[in-house]
Amino acid sequence: MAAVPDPAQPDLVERTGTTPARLVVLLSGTGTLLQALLDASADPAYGAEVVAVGGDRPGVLGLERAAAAGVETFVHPLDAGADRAAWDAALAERVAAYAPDLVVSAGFMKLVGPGFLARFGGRMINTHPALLPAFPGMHGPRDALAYGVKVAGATVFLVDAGVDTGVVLDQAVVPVLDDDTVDSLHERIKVAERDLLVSTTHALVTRPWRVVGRKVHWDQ
Ligand SMILES: Nc1nc2c(c(=O)[nH]1)N[C@@H](CN(C=O)c1ccc(C(=O)N[C@@H](CCC(=O)O)C(=O)O)cc1)CN2
Ligand SMILES: NCC(=O)N[C@@H]1O[C@H](COP(=O)([O-])[O-])[C@@H](O)[C@H]1O
Repeated sequence: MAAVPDPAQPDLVERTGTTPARLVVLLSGTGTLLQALLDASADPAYGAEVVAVGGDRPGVLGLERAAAAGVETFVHPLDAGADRAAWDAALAERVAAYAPDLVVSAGFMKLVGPGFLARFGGRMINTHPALLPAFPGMHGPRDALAYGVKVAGATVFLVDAGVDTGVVLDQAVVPVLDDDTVDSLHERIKVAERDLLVSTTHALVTRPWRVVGRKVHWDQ
């Protein structure tokens, strides 16, 4: 989002950009989170539209969902032995071409680095299938189940240079059942996670907000 330059409130972020806000979604898999955003944004009152979807691997269902919705797609693979910083900078260029207000990582299984964050830090969010700071990384539901927790959930946060360490924007909680498998628990989390991503994205593009320290403050 474009920031309102207010010297008295340097952390305040207000929606001043395009209406509806432009979202670029990054993904690596089946894209049910993307689908939830596409469905929500069919209502003009939602305040955001998906203008492009990028992936790090070709042929995934998420990219097919985007194409079926008439949304532009691109694939930006990280080839074995490739220069990571160059990949990161080139990803930033490809995303920037769509002039997004917000970048949404929705099941994107690549870490973004300093080059990307220099462009999009503070306006890139990720959704993670665990209650951060517990169980970061690529296997949140598996790790939560193995630990024996009784509740699990999802976290939407602002992406920073760490792995799942950014400022928490919102979280959703689901129960862990005695007979859960990794798949059954992840599926329950994903049902809550879709609503969480849709509601958090809506709030970010329609309400003033600021980050002070590790906390997000919603001003209205
Ligand atoms: N700088 C950040 N980038 C991203 C974050 C983040 O918090 N900071 N979140 C991710 C998503 N994510 C989990 O939420 C995540 C994605 C990928 C990895 C990882 O170790 N990936 C490996 C490659 C794995 C593969 O391709 O199969 C890698 O990038 O080398 C950990 C966590 C979005 N990006
Ligand atoms: N660490 C990243 C991570 O685990 N991402 C997770 O992948 C799933 C993607 O679902 P989808 O492809 O059906 O949208 C989601 O649960 C998302 O949080």
